[in-house]
Amino acid sequence: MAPLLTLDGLSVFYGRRPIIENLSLTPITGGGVTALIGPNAAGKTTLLRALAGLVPAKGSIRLVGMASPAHPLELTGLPVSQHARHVTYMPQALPQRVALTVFEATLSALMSARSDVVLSTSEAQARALETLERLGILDLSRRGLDELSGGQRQLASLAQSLVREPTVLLLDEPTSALDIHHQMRVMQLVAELARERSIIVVIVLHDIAQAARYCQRIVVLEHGVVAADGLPEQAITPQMLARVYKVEARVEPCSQGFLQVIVDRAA
Ligand SMILES: Nc1ncnc2c1ncn2[C@@H]1O[C@H](COP(=O)(O)OP(=O)(O)OP(=O)(O)O)[C@@H](O)[C@H]1O
Repeated sequence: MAPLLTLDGLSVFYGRRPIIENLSLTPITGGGVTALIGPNAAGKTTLLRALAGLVPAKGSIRLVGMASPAHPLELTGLPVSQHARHVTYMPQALPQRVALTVFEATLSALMSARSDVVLSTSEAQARALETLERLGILDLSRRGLDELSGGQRQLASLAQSLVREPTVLLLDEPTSALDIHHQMRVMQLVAELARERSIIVVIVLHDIAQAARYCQRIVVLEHGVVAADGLPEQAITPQMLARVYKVEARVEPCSQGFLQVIVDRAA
């Protein structure tokens, strides 16, 4: 059975200000990619950080189907180190310019994630190299993180998240610094890994067409509440775009059947 992530009555405050309010979702299933979209300041990053256990949240976040379906794992309130065994979060900010090579950083991300599993050095190295190869950055493996371009650093950071093979992978705008080739390559790889390893992937994106193309489910957040949730064609509609994004737009399939959003004007 693919794992499920359930969110029930989730609220997050910064000080006294509510950012996420009493949010519940039908379970998010492993094996597919769920996009979290919405306007600036809607609370997308805050929700991901709450799922990652990095900000305190009220309510319940549970992983179902891990050890036994009858005993879900409650993630809220779990110590960060235990939380990190199940959930990997890639923030928007690019990683620090540390003095490690791309390969060393990927290997060290794998070893820290798998401290409870015995992995031989050669096996760990092979996995790190495989991740770099699938991301198309094998040629960067010996380069220092401190000598990469912005897009290369984002790819190196993705390698560190993907190599961990977590149960839940949370990606905050992971393609924001990438050219269109690398955007597509990353989205394809994330979708493949989710399918191959039944990973629960939640990804924040601003590119709505990209979300529609690669994600099976779209959750639209507005002022910390869910404004739409469903298949791309159910969630991404001219009405939703007018109400939530304040734009007049058309939603049309292209010749290959992928949804395109054509924005006529800001309303
Ligand atoms: N550390 C913080 N302390 C106080 N308020 C915060 C903090 N981080 C975010 N906020 C506020 O919470 C709200 C939601 O921010 P968040 O970063 O979650 O939005 P977002 O949907 O990810 O936005 P964007 O698309 O612009 O990245 C905003 O009003 C923001 O100002």
